Amino acid sequence: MEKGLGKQGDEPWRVLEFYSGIGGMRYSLMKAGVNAEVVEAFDINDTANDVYQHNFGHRPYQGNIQSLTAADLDRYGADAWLLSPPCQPYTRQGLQKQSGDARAFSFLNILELIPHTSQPPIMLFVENVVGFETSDTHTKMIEILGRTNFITQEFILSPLQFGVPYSRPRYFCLAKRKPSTFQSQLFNNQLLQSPGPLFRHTNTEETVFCELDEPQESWDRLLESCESIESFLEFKNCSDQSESNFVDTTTVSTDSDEVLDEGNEYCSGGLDQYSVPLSLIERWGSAMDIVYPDSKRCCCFTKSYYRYVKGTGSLLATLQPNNEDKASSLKEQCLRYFTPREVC
Ligand SMILES: C[S@@+](CC[C@H](N)C(=O)[O-])C[C@H]1O[C@@H](n2cnc3c(N)ncnc32)[C@H](O)[C@@H]1O
Repeated sequence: MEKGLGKQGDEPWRVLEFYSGIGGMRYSLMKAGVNAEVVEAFDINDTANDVYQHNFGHRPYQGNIQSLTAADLDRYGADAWLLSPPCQPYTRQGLQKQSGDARAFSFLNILELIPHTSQPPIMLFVENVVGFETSDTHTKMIEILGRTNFITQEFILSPLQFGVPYSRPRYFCLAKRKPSTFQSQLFNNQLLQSPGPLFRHTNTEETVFCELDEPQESWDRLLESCESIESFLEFKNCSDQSESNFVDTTTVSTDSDEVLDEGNEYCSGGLDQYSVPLSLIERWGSAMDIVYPDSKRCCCFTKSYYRYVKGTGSLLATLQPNNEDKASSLKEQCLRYFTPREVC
């Protein structure tokens, strides 16, 4: 899909969003500026569907994707399918049962329906964790797509390569059904992985990988081209909140009911709910991943962010430390969690 372009001039592409979760794919579609309409989203999880409905005013179809039939799919007359199936079968921490994991069944099932539809999709977009590309589910996916006349281009990409200070490499597969073609056919049926930033050729409007030989040079260029965390903050520092029109009422649960000390007294009001309690800093300070407004990196946020500190995502220090002792300096840094909107 090309930016701004619809199917035939101004008719929007009809899109189905499988495994819609809280709507990350739909946000990406909007951000891409493509003339497209999500005609239906599918997710089995009630809570995810609540969030999706809050975000987009539409409640996804709540059922098992595995029970969909070719006739069901034909009814939507969709041009493109977005798919982000469960990643647990392929994660390094998991059992890596791959296609033998029940959570992988629905994905292969839905792909197997393609030849049985009277109007197969023209484009597919698949997202998953790194590790998917070496799984037998991937082998089966490529086999089905080949047999159903799709050309693929596969990538491992991180938001860092798009200027977003967030390290989260993921696997992506673009597939187009012949006679449709990719604008650049250089990467057809290949998996591309590059640690460098992505640049847009001004003359061709084509996004290309930056060819850099040295890993250190790639990393330096990546940081150079990345925006700092500050650009993604709802509040630049603790005192900003008084001027903000922040209305998010998300409650934050922590394991502590300790109140903030005097040094943090100005962290009050709406943003106060995101302050990290001092008792947590005392107990878990050494395990915290701290970033600053001028940082150009951030750890991956998990669903346990706000509930646990270790390995669940970064915390923001809104004041620079003024002494060397980590535990005591952390207390002076006005630590806060990122807000849901900032995480988003
Ligand atoms: C990796 S998450 C997708 C995340 C999504 N892209 C987002 O932005 O939130 C996988 C989603 O698939 C849903 N899911 C898993 N198996 C399913 C099935 N058989 N039928 C429908 N939904 C399923 C889960 O509830 C979960 O929300």
